[in-house]
Amino acid sequence: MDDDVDTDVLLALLSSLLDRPIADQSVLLDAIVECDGDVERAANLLNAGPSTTSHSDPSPPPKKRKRAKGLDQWIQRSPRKESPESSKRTRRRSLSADSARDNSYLTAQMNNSEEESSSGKVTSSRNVSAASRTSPTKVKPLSKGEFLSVLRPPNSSESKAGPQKHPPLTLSTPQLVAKHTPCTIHTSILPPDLACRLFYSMLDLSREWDRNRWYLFDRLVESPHKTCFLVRKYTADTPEWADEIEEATRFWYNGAAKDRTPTFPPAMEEACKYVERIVNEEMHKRTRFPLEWGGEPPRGSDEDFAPEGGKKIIWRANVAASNCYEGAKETVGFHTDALTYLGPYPTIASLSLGTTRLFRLREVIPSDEKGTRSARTFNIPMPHNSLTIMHASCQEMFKHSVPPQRTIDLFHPPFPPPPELKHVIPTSENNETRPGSNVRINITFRFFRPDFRPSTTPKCKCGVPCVLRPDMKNRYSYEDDSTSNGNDASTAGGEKPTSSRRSAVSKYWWACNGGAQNEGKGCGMWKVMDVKAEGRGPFTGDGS
Ligand SMILES: O=C(O)CCC(=O)C(=O)O
Ligand SMILES: [Fe+2]
Repeated sequence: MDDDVDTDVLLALLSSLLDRPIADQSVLLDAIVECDGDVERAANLLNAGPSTTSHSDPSPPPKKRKRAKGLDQWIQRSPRKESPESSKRTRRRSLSADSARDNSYLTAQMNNSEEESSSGKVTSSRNVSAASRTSPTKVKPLSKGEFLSVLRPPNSSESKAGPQKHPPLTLSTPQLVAKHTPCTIHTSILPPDLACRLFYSMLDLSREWDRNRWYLFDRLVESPHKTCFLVRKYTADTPEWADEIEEATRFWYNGAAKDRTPTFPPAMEEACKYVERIVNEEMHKRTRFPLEWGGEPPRGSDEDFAPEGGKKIIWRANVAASNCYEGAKETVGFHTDALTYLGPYPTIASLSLGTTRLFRLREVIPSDEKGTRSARTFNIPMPHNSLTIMHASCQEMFKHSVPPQRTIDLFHPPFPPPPELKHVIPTSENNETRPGSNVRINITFRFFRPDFRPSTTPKCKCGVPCVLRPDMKNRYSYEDDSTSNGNDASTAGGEKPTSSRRSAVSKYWWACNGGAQNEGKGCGMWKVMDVKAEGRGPFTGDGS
């Protein structure tokens, strides 16, 4: 399990036990350390304390030490020190914790400020956790020192004598983004009036959106932003998808989807053409990974753009997820996007509208490189009307998040809302002055691969579609004959490859996702994806 998962799991757990939300993450961390990692005791401490926002003078913890059962299951010593049997169990737990995270984002609640708390509180169902039922292993409580090592930022568990640490780096130009990460950023991509119209239209729709809810083992937790899953009209009308899209939608909401999946509204459909053009241009410049989709995407609408130079269309957005972040404290925690319907090495295009927020990326260092190099945190400011493309390998090698910020700049839309959307933002009588907005809308355009469509997803004993995840901790290296333009994941961190060797992940798992929706009770099933036996493809690497 990654260090960041540990930290966030602890924080989410603690937050779920609080009588009222505490905005300051360091207060939560201090309480956990103070109570030697006993989350229940930390919650008692904070709930009883005279002030929940001050570090000083917490009431003394209760004398009787009662360790939270769930916590013992989650805080594991290094798997390397475990027996093969218990290491198998650890892997299983790690997969389910990851899957909970990826569908829902574990910073839930911990970043909510007092006034945002009305959006809902984490529910605790207090069952015996799924993990404690599947694994009777008694895990020794951690010492205070060990806890401090758990409570570090993602991927930073290297010892003091380990590889050199790097301070976070803000990537403020497209060139820096391309140099250090498997992403590119493209500014002012839509005609300015369309960008504004789309912002207003999504702001209007977002009033109906929900916060995602899921089970973190036995506790119901809630995402700290609103989200919506949308399908493109032509996809919804395509026979091979028509009956399956509901299943994919339910997956997005951890089984809780209630209505018909909405289709892209007109302004989004218009914007999608610009997005597809840029994404295709970028993909044509890059060296592709062998497991990327190698077929032609199913035909879109009649008005498909024609790529320059007679090139093929290799990517289309057939679905999208949209997120609404209101204020500086709404966030999404470190995660990777589930590959269940995207398949390996997806390209995801993320359009930003409204107030500028940071996109944070951090590489997951493979186990065998941890002694020699450490990860660096990259911050990319995402202004209104910019497109951040997470290229192939980003989901395999990096985690991403939208962190809370101390402050944000209000967004002043340069165009007034159309008459039918006047209600979404107060406007003066003469339609000239508008107050700034503290909202960021994000739309992640995605291509659901035909060879990973919902009817082909394995189901586990829970009867729920499995989730597909890469083995981020292990990579293999291969000789690449094609010409690279430099934007190679192996250059992440700024180093140019000295040869044409590239690294790629070596394994993917199908894992039970039942726990996220079934009161935390998953079956723990997982199996390695076998692309041949499962009939996946075509892949770009076929025949090479
Ligand atoms: O809001 C963003 O930029 C990121 C959203 C995201 O990571 C997601 O929807 O998976
Ligand atoms: Fe994401």
